[in-house]
Amino acid sequence: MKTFEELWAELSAKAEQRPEGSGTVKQLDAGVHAIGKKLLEEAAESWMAAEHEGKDATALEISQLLYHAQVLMLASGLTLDDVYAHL
Ligand SMILES: N=c1c2ncn([C@@H]3O[C@H](COP(=O)(O)OP(=O)(O)OP(=O)(O)O)[C@@H](O)[C@H]3O)c2ncn1[C@@H]1O[C@H](COP(=O)(O)O)[C@@H](O)[C@H]1O
Repeated sequence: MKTFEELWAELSAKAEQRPEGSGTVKQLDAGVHAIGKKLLEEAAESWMAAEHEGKDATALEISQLLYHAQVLMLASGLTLDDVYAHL
């Protein structure tokens, strides 16, 4: 189990070190347009899971939504504080 902040630290390190085999590096190389599409896809899957698939499936889809939101933040050059400033 990891927190939002722990995932952010992990993904930031991946973006900097670019380890081989990292899906995050692959996503970042695909660019903002492709990442945005994944984010929308996970948002739709979260919505459908919440309506039809129960709590476990919804939690899984929302975890993927949060992951892709963080990848989009990295691709956009944002920090956690940039986003937290609006909460
Ligand atoms: N939390 C996640 C995470 N959530 C979602 N995803 C990605 O998002 C996809 C979403 O799953 P779907 O079932 O919708 O995917 P799919 O359509 O079958 O897959 P694609 O063909 O679109 O990749 C997964 O296949 C992963 O590629 C994630 N990829 C990585 N992480 C975590 O990020 C960290 C770094 O990962 P790497 O960069 O791969 O080392 C690790 O701690 C991982 O656990």
